[in-house]
Amino acid sequence: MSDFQATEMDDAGELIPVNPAIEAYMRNLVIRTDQPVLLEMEEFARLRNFPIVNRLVGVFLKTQARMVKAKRIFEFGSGYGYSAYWFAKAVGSNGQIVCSDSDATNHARAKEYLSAVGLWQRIEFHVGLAQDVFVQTGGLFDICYNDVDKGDYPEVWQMAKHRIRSGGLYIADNVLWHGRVAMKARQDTVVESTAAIVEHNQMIFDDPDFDVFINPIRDGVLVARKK
Ligand SMILES: C[S@@+](CC[C@H](N)C(=O)[O-])C[C@H]1O[C@@H](n2cnc3c(N)ncnc32)[C@H](O)[C@@H]1O
Repeated sequence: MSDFQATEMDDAGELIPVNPAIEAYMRNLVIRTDQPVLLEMEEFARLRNFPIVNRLVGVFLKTQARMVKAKRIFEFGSGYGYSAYWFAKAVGSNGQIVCSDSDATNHARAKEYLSAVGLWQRIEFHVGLAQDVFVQTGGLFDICYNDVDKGDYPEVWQMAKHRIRSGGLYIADNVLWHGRVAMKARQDTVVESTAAIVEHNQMIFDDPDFDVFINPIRDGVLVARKK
């Protein structure tokens, strides 16, 4: 059982971090970011039930990247390029986003969407296990962004933390995992996902080399800044 009242849960019995009316209000505030390609990518996600970050998180990612003047970003789990769209906007024409995804159809789709808006030349997209791509890609990053399968989160954090420059960011999506991180009885669809995210979050908050905070929008976005 959770510690929370039913009014804070949705119909599926999951906790809602931010009231939907407040998210809708915030979404309206960023209406000027509406672009045909984004609306298309969001519609594709809706139709296929594909878990992209939403518009508010996209704007948040771009803002974070701009704040640390990011030029080189690694994405663990790029899907078909929606989060990469926001990072690519932030880094400018001489920036680079190294994308990784295990599914080749996502690569093809990302190329189509991001080429249409002149962002593809900022993308280096690798098909394969993100952890392997990361090892094969040298150097430090301004931002390492984690959005892979949730059971992999602790491993990705352990790898990424050593490859972020001082003042750079580690960002992870879904760190509240539909509120399951805060529930006593966890009903995971994928076994041990919640336990992995709980372990991941705790490791980061315990790490003295990082300042860290969770933005509770959508499914929770963790941002940790390397000192
Ligand atoms: C949540 S989606 C990514 C969405 C994307 N970041 C966005 O918001 O537009 C996760 C993606 O990561 C891929 N994936 C999951 N675990 C992976 C891993 N260990 N290595 C490579 N790709 C992985 C899946 O194929 C899927 O496309």
